[in-house]
Amino acid sequence: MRGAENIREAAILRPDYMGFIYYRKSPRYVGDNFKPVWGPEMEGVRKTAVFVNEPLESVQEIVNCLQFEAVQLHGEESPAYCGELKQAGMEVLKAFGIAPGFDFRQLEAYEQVADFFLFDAKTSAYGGSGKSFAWEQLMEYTGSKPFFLSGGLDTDNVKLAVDAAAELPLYALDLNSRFESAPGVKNIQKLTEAIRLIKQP
Ligand SMILES: O=C(O)c1ccccc1NCC(=O)[C@H](O)[C@H](O)COP(=O)(O)O
Repeated sequence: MRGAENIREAAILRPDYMGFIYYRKSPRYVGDNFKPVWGPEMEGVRKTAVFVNEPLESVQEIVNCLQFEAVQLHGEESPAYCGELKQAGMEVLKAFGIAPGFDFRQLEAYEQVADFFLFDAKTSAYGGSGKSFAWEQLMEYTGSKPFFLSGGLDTDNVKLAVDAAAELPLYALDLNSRFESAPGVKNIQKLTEAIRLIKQP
């Protein structure tokens, strides 16, 4: 998200989190002069800054400056790096790119320093690929920490995604590129439809 009106319209749908991309190589990068004035509709929506291997000092500066409540880390950030941010009071969402052969045992080192895990399809772009990973691999996750599921989610598969994780601690679905009319611009109608689908029994 980056446009003020688009942010406002999306917030009215009451997502639990809203993400802002601070990765320069992404077509969704918020830009160097992103200075949103958070409106009342953002109350209760956790403002989340998304980073890829960003220096810690820069993360801290951005978070403090724009009052982000959570950070979503999509690079090779170490447990110690995550721990620093958690210690500083941020909610930490540590993302992992899942590909065939992914070893879920590596998550153990992040148990104490991440509030949530996020499982995404592994790509060289680190995120926002519009691609899904093989959700059967989720069965190899035996941890209890709740996770966000992401990667290629769309209106035609959100329900399937929820079903695929039925016995697992799925906490949230992360909707991104397939809900855009252009990079960084969310299609509000499509988001509305996805939320309806997710909430229907
Ligand atoms: O969206 C991006 O461009 C992006 C780039 C680099 C790191 C993370 C990025 N997005 C953060 C996300 O969590 C996405 O929602 C996730 O990668 C899924 O994206 P998509 O497959 O487009 O639904």
